[in-house]
Amino acid sequence: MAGEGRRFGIGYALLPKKENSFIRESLVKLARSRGIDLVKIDTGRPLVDQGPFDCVLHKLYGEDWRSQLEDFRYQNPNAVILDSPTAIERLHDRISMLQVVSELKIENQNETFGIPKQIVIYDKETLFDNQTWELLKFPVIAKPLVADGSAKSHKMALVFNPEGLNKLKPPIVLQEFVNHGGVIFKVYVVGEHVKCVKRKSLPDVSEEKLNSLEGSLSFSQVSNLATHQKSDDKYYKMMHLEDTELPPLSFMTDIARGLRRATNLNLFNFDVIRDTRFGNRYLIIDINYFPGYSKMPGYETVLTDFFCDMVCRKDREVAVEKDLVEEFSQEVVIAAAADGRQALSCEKEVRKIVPNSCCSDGEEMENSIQV
Ligand SMILES: O=P(O)(O)O[C@@H]1[C@@H](OP(=O)(O)O)[C@H](OP(=O)(O)O)[C@H](O)[C@H](OP(=O)(O)O)[C@H]1OP(=O)(O)O
Ligand SMILES: Nc1ncnc2c1ncn2[C@@H]1O[C@H](COP(=O)(O)OP(=O)(O)O)[C@@H](O)[C@H]1O
Ligand SMILES: [Mg+2]
Ligand SMILES: [Mg+2]
Repeated sequence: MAGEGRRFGIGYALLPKKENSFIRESLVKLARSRGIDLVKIDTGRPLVDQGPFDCVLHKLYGEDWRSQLEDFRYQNPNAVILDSPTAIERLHDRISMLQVVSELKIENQNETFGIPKQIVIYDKETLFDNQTWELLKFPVIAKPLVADGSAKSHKMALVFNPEGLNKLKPPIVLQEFVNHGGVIFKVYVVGEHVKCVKRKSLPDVSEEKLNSLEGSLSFSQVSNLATHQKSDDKYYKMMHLEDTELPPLSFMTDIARGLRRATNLNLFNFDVIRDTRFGNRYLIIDINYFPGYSKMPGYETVLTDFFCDMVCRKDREVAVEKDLVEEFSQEVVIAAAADGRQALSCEKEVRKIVPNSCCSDGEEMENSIQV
């Protein structure tokens, strides 16, 4: 149970595709049995007129939604917003997204981590500039700078030689393509919970192949192709995804915790590849807000536990704050009474000291004075 006898409301605002995959009957039922009601937010009406919600779960963007969340937060200071739009925004740019990796300090003797070499290109001139190619060598992956979830933001190109640069449309990020054995690791984070899974990726590119290949190859969401597309493919048949060893979980968990702290996000996943040149070097190539959790085995339990944790923790914090205010107001009131000051000015004192306090109203304060 989330809380003894108390029910909690979590409002969700998701695009239809996400709602279909995430809000499954199995999740709704499990959450309900633990005291949590998942309620769809009507995005056609002001958020502040809906609820009451103890928590808002969302993956919607744009100025209007952002200001709706701000109004909601202002009117419901004790509600939890998963996650803050400012924190999410950092993931909408492929440079700021990975900058956070360099802020991490993780001690590990056996494995190392980082990001692939990359540069941002805003115009065609820089794309063909010699200086650019002093920093990078072919093959490279060209990714749209913006990562806002649109189909366009997932359209990538694997570029083998200068000829392949002609088709690219800046602003883009050019990233060194790192051979990694055709398998990518997806690390799903839900608060404290961390789960790592394997997915298919792009095949390695050998030096010999590089010269015989055409300029570039376009692709999109390769790790998300339907299973039949994977199994029909000769390359993936011979690759044996199941033979690939997962990275050490404790290492991935340390990175996940570090990223969670540095980004201030609770719901995200990150893509990791293992550099075949070293075998113990891991590169983070992508971080996604609120990914496809329903693909994670047992996602219902993980998410329900997390929801309970969030709303209960907030509930406890509010209760402690309320107790503190009550305790404090009594002390102030007693001191003020001794001092001969007015009770109502005591309330102001309490509000100043404990912001957002569910402060007792004037009447109660006066009553306390009489006591
Ligand atoms: O829909 P799914 O389940 O494929 O989830 C997508 C994610 O797949 P994953 O869980 O990493 O395999 C997907 O991850 P990748 O970009 O493929 O690494 C994205 O997170 C995608 O969201 P957006 O389009 O970037 O906003 C996610 O799409 P949305 O569900 O948010 O539209
Ligand atoms: N630097 C890289 N080296 C090798 N493969 C990469 C690299 N970056 C991306 N990939 C491959 O391209 C796919 C898509 O790139 P990613 O940055 O994850 O974009 P998206 O946000 O569309 O998932 C990855 O899942 C991986 O298969
Ligand atoms: Mg990805
Ligand atoms: Mg992504």
